[in-house]
Amino acid sequence: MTLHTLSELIDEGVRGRYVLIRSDLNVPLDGSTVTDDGRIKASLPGIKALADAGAKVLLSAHLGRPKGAPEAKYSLAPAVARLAELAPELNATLAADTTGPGAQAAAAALADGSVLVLENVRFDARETSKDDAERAAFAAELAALTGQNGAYVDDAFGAVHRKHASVFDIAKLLPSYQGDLVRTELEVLRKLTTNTERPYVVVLGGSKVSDKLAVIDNLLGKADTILVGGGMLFTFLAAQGHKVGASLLEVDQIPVVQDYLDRAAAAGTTFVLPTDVVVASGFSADASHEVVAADAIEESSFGAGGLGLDIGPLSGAAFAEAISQAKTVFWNGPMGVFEFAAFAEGTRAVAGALSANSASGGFTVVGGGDSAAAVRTLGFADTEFGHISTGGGASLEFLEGKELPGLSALER
Ligand SMILES: Nc1ncnc2c1ncn2[C@@H]1O[C@H](COP(=O)(O)OP(=O)(O)O)[C@@H](O)[C@H]1O
Ligand SMILES: O=C(OP(=O)(O)O)[C@H](O)COP(=O)(O)O
Repeated sequence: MTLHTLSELIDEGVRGRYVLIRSDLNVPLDGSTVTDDGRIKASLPGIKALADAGAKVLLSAHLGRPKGAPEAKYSLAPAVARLAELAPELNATLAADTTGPGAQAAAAALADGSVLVLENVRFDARETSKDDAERAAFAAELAALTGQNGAYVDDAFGAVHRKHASVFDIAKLLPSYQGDLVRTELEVLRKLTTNTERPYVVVLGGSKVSDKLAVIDNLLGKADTILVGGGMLFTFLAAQGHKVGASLLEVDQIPVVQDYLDRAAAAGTTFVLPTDVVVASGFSADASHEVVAADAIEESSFGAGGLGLDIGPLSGAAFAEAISQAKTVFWNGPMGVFEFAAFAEGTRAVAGALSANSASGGFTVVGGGDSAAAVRTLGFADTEFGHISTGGGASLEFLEGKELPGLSALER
């Protein structure tokens, strides 16, 4: 099986040809403002390389998790506006729809060296359908936009773990190539799977709890220590028999977590859970909040209505101490709702500890759209970390050793 690269495609000649690139433009927004443009900047070299070579570039991407129909708040418009600011020479415009008449007309009128961004692929329910035929039909509509001599480039590292039409099925329909972002991300992440220097500490948080809990199975025995914060921690506390008030909880995952906790010691992995939590009266920037013991969440003044929005200061310090002992650290998922200043301290403590670890020679990787946004928002520079990956779930599934649909689809 061979995997073809972007440079091979450019060498073959793309002038006047339609090339469909799948990028990860799933950026955090505040209204219509992009709050972290890291994924856009990371996608630009591939887009520019094709445009410079004279391709008519069609860009497909998702934003958020709309329910399979257009929804204004999930439009790619803010991402396209930022792309146009960063690279005005690309003449990037947004199509009115994804594969419908708007996209068809705009694609037909596209000049060589210009970029047309198709509207959010998840506005069509077939993109994420479990039904192979539905996804294939949507992929065929995407492929049709590229005319007779089109090509497909997968540069969306953050989405390579998704068996979606624009990531997986499309590669069966067009000559397909791997983008340089995907290639370089994999090169760095491979350092975490071969001859990993130990102690190896993994820090997990964020809100995509069930998605990311599954990968822990494979980290047992590989990671020396797993630090659990963010929205994920409440399922762990519940698995230990504690009440978690109105915090993010995935009840059906409790037995899964209980199984991990039971197997960890024998596998040689230590879980470190927060001992204190910042509990809030509601999910807002100005909510009242208090620090309570992690096993006494419902004893805060907010009772059973309180929700944990950050790890507490003792836990932040304990996590930082564990990180300081590591030679290798992988971190995905903010420790709290860092978007609100009152709940950003746990994430700041972990980011600071990774930065210090890097400075003293450790290898640190931060992965994930929101984790990357968090470290930048909190004032850390990209250069303070060994690597900032554009993919959180994608990195985790790669570390798990799972076959990634977006990669296997490119083999031909
Ligand atoms: N305790 C919590 N309760 C609810 N949401 C949380 C909590 N801790 C962190 N989060 C949220 O998790 C989100 C990021 O999760 P996720 O998408 O899994 O991370 P990443 O994009 O880095 O992979 C952030 O928007 C943050 O506000
Ligand atoms: O933000 C993303 O992943 P991440 O939060 O794991 O970094 C990717 O764009 C994938 O999005 P998805 O998890 O909705 O498929």
